[in-house]
Amino acid sequence: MSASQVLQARNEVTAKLYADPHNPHRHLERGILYEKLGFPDLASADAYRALALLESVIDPDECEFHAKRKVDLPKTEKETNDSDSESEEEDDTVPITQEEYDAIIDKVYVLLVSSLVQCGCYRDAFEFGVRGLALLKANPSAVALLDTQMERVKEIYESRTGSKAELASINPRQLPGQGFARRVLYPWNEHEPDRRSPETLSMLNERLSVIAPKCEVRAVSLPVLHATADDNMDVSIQLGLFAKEDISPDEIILRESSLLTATNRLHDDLCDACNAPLPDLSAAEPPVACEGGCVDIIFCSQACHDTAQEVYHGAICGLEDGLDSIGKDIADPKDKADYLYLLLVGRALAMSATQEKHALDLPEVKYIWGDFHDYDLESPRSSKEATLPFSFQLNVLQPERILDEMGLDPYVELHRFDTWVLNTLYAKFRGTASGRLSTWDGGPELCAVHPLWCLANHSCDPNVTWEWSSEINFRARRDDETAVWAREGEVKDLRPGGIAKDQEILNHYCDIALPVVKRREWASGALGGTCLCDRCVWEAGEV
Ligand SMILES: C[S@@+](CC[C@H](N)C(=O)[O-])C[C@H]1O[C@@H](n2cnc3c(N)ncnc32)[C@H](O)[C@@H]1O
Repeated sequence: MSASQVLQARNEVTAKLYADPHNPHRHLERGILYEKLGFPDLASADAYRALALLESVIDPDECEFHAKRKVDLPKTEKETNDSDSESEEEDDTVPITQEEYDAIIDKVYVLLVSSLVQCGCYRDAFEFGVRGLALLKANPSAVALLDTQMERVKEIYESRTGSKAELASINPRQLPGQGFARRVLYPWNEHEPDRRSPETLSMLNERLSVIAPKCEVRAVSLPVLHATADDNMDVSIQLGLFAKEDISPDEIILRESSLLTATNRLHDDLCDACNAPLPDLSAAEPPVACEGGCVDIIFCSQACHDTAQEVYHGAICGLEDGLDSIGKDIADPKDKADYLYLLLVGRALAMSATQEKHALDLPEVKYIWGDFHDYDLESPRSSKEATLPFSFQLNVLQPERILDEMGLDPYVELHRFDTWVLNTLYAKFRGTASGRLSTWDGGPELCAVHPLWCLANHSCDPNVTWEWSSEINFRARRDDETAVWAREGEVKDLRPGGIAKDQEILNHYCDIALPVVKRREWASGALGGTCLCDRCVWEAGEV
């Protein structure tokens, strides 16, 4: 099969899967196609869903979702069934049998473990590998295939710990749980707009005129910031914010609030919707509690309460207990930022369910930068594109838990919340979200996407500064706030504050008081490489 035929087959199987979501055969079928297309991350998610469904064949009482498949019933039989049935799906499905389980369980384990290894999720690959080896010990070819994958896991373990490992002695915690997925615009994603089209720009400018009347969104050419200095310089046409007229020093030029926010604080004293501090109970307009059975969900005003119901809270009202158990109490400080992205994805799922709108069509999501590579059908396995952090926990298991806690069946909801949709959300949020640190322990505790604010590009000599409490703003720098350029005893004259008409609004993604080497280190994640702004290039002695 050529790559385009595999892609075509993937699209056909996906349609069948969405119509028959509890059928493990369909999940396995699609997972195999994903592996061929060079998406082991998506393959691992499908293989896992096939496995979870198959487990219900062996242990139906322990499983919430049961494996079954649609069958074409003869019309007369269907009509008879329809009349006394509980639900339509029950009518034309039959349970997956033990024979069917036996026929595919080995393929499911092999696909799951090999695709997790390919992504670099070695911890989960190890755990499923151990389970698979125990279960399939009477199946020599499956054991051989799993053994090959476990050899790779052992190599990683040995390189990390410096000690030779037998499977039984491996401590999975020493294995990496996070790997990478390709950060591409999936060829079947029909939600991504042409961000540079006149229609998109005029729509964004209409929205911007309300919150930043002196600013305009325009297309801009930016250097592509490769990780190595040897790469050829290239440009990328993206969006940026510009001044439509002269802006005075100290002037606030943009104010934006967003409900696409997430916090890992439990029992918060911030408004659930806008994150403003809650007013005193004795205030003229005291905080407003959710009346739908949520104990800890409080809003700073009636307006926030009402907006929240319409925008995201409607679908999760009364479900706080279960949802609060996800992603908040994270022991390892290194994981906190990643879990905040999960919570942001959770908020997007709640928005999507409340508004009955596809998550990738939400106005807060649709137009934001995702830093996607183009998908090249002919060379589908380019590792250069594998830049999106991917873990079995954050991209597969926990989102499934969120949907479950929202009272949704994650299998039935696959047509809306498939793994590729979640990966696309992660790519967009990782490229644009801003974070706030805890005053307790300095760890990240709040993050948000402000869809217009985040259109501003970075410079280490920015002309604005920003503040974020209930809303985020840009304020033009004063004369005494512009960056000082310094190298080897040489200092450049300070640029005056304010922003002239047609100048680009330049934000800063790192602390501009740091020396150039440190600034480049800090900003490289958000920029996708080494900063080449005029100040960095001059301070690093590259001009
Ligand atoms: C938050 S977005 C900024 C808006 C984005 N340009 C857009 O089209 O929506 C961050 C991305 O913009 C690009 N970017 C921002 N500042 C840059 C700079 N100084 N040089 C090169 N690329 C930059 C990088 O690709 C980065 O990942």
